[in-house]
Amino acid sequence: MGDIPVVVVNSTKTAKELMEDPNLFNERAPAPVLNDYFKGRGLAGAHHPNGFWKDQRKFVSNIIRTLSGSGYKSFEVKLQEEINYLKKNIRQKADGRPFDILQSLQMTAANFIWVLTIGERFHHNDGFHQNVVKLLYDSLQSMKYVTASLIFPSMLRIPGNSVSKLFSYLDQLYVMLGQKIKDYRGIKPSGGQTSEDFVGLFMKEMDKYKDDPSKAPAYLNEDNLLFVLQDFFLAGVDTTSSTLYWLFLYLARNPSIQRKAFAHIQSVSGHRNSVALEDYGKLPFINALVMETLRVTAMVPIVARSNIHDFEFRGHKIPQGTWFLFNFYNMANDASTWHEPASFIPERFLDTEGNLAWNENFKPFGFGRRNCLGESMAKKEIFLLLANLLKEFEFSVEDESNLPTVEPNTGLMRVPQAYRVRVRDRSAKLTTNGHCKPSGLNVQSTLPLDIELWSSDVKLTCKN
Ligand code: HEM
Repeated sequence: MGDIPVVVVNSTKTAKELMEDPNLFNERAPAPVLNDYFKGRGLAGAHHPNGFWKDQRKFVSNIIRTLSGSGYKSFEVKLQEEINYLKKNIRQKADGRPFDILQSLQMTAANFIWVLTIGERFHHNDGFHQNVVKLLYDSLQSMKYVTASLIFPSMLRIPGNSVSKLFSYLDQLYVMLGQKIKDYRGIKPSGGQTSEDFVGLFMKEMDKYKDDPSKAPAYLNEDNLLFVLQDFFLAGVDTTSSTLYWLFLYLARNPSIQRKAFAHIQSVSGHRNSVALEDYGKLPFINALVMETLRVTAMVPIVARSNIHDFEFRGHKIPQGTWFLFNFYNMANDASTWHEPASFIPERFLDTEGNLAWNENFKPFGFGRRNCLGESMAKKEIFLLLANLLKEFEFSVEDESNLPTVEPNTGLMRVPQAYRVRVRDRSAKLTTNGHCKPSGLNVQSTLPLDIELWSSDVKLTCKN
């Protein structure tokens, strides 16, 4: 492409063979214009010449593991707080009418990152929070065209080109995050060095070198912290919210799968008001649903990496700095590997006993040492949100005779085209006079409106 040598890798077998040398593909595809901007700072842009990316990755992964681990209850409590807020928000927005759930999911996914980074969540109407989400959206939109500019650098001379737009959005995000860190230091004890969130732990580590900053590892400074935070938001918000947006689309289109998911959730948590992270391993069907959604949609269709030295592969000499495009779409939808790849079949990720069955051809979070750093956290967040929303609501399509499409909008990611769902509050009970009452009220002769009785053409005007 242009004057860049490119290899497209279509099969997991070849990808695995290439990854046998664990150090060969630790580099992102070379893009001088991006490298000049990031200067190796942050996570996704960190690169080999700086040498510190491995230490930084270890440091960051340890913090994420600590914060989202089973021993760290306050993280889960805050995620549940956000999910409770989302439920309220959906109840208000749905109000018996079909609506588009995407914006609420984006706000929630951004709050998950705020909870991780500064231990706080924001009201969905908060102007600052909304601006951050908008900037993320704009950045990802402009990234769509960045690859073309990297291949044909003459495009960079066009005023207002996608790369200069992207840098301007990232600059704004940097300033906003910087302001938040300043505020954060002002309100947290010990100037923000807490053990409760990512920023606190990062600052604690920085503080160890305050007497002699020259001894600090190269990644331990506030400038790099802001780039790391930027990466959490850029890599973690739209991926999580789009996965959930796909999930609700597939579930609304497939009521029997949704019923099965609900039955599983109730079998584990029927006696409680919510699903907890400790239920994660007890609900393989919910995990299979998430995996099948990631597979069938191939949301991140291509990942670009590069070889850090010349090497020979199957008789071909490959020069250092070649772009390797790992075609995840093909790996996840190849008919020689997957039975009926276009069909949505969560059971393909379960064994005969109903336990989760890993499939080695399934790599939605990437490969090797530069795989997704947020994988385990993303899986937990998606699980918690999905299971709790399905426990509370039933999602159905707006018009059964005209199902919303599963054809994606394709850019950097494959995301659903906008759609609307009807949402039924499962806790609504139908009284004999046809009015709805919230559950928990001791109303005589109340008929629970359960799945079997529900019909999409029953019009309820519930004012719970
Ligand atoms: C469903 C959700 C997600 C999906 C499908 C996803 C997928 C991916 C993929 C395919 C990559 C490239 C991996 C490679 O090159 O092999 C990646 C990288 C990355 N992801 Fe995720 N991701 C998700 C959520 C998250 C979240 C929630 C975070 C942060 C909290 C995150 C942080 C990152 C970072 C920092 C990288 C760059 C890692 C590096 O270059 O060392 N991701 N992700």
